[in-house]
Amino acid sequence: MAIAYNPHLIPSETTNVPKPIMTTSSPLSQDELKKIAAYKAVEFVESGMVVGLGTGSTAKHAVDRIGELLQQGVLTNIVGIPTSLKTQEHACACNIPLSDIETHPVIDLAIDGADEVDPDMNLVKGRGGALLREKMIEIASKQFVVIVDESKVVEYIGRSGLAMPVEIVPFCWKFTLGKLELLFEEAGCVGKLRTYDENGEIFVTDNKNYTIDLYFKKSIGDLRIASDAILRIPGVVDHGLFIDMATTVIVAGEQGVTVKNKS
Ligand SMILES: O=C[C@H](O)[C@H](O)[C@H](O)COP(=O)(O)O
Repeated sequence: MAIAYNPHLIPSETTNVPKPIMTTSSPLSQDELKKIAAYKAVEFVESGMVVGLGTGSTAKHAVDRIGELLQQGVLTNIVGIPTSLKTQEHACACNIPLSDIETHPVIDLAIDGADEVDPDMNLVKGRGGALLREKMIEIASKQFVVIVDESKVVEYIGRSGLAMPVEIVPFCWKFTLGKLELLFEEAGCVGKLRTYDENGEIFVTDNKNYTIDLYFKKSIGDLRIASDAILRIPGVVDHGLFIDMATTVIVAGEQGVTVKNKS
C-alpha cells in the first residue's frame, strides 16, 4: 500500500511548507532523503543568483539539480562558487558557470550538507574534508541553506559520537593534536589524524593541510568558547564548528520535510 509522504512541521519555526512530493511503499534510503532535502533547497535558487555550491553526498544532489534546471532553461544566469575541488569538477561536468569569492565576494545563497545540526542550527561540518573553503564561502553568503537527512539532527554538538574535524598545518602535527586533546581533556577528547584508508596514507585537504578528527565522550560546552580556544592554538587553520551561520535548515525524514528558518 502506498504511504503518502506527509510534511511534518516544527511548530512556529517552519515555513515554506512543501507539498507532498512522493509516495512510496518502502522506507526511503538515506540517499533518497538527502536528495529530497537538496531538491527542496534548490527551490530557493533564482535566476541571476551567485550560488555557493557545497561539498559532499547531499550537496551533490543540489549541484545536479541546478545543472538540470539550467539545462532546461528554468534557471538562467547562475554563477556557482564551488567549496572544493571535487565540487568544482562536478559542477563543471554539470555545465554550471563557476567563479570564486575574489571575483564574487558576496554570494546570494549557499547550499550545503552538514554532519551534525543542533537545535540552534549550529553545525559540525568537514567530515568530507572541505571545511575551510566551505566556511569561507558560506560566511560570505547572504543565505546559507543547510540540507540534511534526519540522522544528522542531534541534541547537542558532538552527540553523534562521530568526528569534529579540525584543519591544521602539516608542520609538527602531533604537537597540534596534543594541544587539541589537552584543550578538551574534560570532555574525554581523543584526536586522530585523518588518513585515506587503513594503510595510513595521510588525508591532505584542497589547501594542502592535514585534518585532525576529534571525538568527545561528553559535551564540549559553550561552542563559542570552544571555537575561540581551538583557533588560538598555533597550527590550527580552522575547525568544523559552524556557529550561527545557517539561515535555513532543511531536514528530510521518513515523516516528511521540515524547513526551519533562523528567527
Ligand atoms: O567537508 C564536507 C562537508 O562539510 C559535508 O557537507 C558534510 O561532511 C556532509 O556530507 P554528506 O552530505 O556527504 O553527509
